Amino acid sequence: MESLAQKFALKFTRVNFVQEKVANRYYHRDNLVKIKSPTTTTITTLTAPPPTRNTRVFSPISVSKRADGAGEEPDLKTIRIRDPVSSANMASHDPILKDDRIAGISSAIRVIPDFPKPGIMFQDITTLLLDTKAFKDTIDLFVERYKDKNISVVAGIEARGFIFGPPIALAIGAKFVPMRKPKKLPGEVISEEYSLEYGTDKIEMHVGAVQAGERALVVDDLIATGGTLTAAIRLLERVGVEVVECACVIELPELKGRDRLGDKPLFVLVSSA
Ligand SMILES: O=P(O)(O)OC[C@H]1O[C@H](OP(=O)(O)OP(=O)(O)O)[C@H](O)[C@@H]1O
Ligand SMILES: Nc1ncnc2[nH]cnc12
Repeated sequence: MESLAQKFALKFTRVNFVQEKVANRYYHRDNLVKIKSPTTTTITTLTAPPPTRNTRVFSPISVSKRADGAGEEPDLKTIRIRDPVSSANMASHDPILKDDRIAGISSAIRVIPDFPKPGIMFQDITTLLLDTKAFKDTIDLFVERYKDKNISVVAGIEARGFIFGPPIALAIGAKFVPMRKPKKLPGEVISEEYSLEYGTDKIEMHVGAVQAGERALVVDDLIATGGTLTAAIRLLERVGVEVVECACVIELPELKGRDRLGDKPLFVLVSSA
């Protein structure tokens, strides 16, 4: 029988463990990184209090405004506390830095504080998908960059890499190869494990989906610590594929995922710094 004190101790240990584990996968202001000045945060309020774990706001907060006023939501009050264009960590000297489509893309990404756990600033790309111009601009910017690079494989990482990868692949004439979480692919797979702060995770790819000597682009929505992209690169390189570059819509630069990629080029449209 546990004493009252033991029950308390156990409860708090469990709470801490969950928070630490989640912090490893998400941008957690308390555990991983202190957000001194959240310049990339958009907070949405209806008449209700700011979103919490149990009161998530699903409405789009900042679709690009159109001349006819479409896309505006009169009931929705938006407090924007970020510079919509922050691309300090994008490929330096790149002409895309000056591309006026970036601002629309950045402002179409909703940031939800405290999801899925308190302290996490969740970068929600579903609002970008609702904004037809911003979504198309996102795909176009990647396609413009990769169309003449002789890339035959676009590898997309589950789950959100499956949204951006296929339209890029189709437009540049490459095949799309899904890199999935364990036990999802039905055929023979090769796997790559990568370490988390607590434990490990894994991604898998079908054997035979790619051939040695092919040139690949790895696509995901976001780079945080870089663990996922690093595993994807290793998986492809193990079978002799050349990974030309990694492409993400969003980078959380304070988590230094870019450093973890070493010399492998990373191209991002929006930096959260
Ligand atoms: O750079 P990292 O620290 O590895 O984190 C980035 C990964 O985390 C998110 O996916 P998540 O693991 O939440 O999976 P999901 O897309 O299936 O929700 C994101 O879509 C990236 O794949
Ligand atoms: N802050 C974040 N928002 C969305 N996806 C993430 N994956 C890791 N950190 C994330």
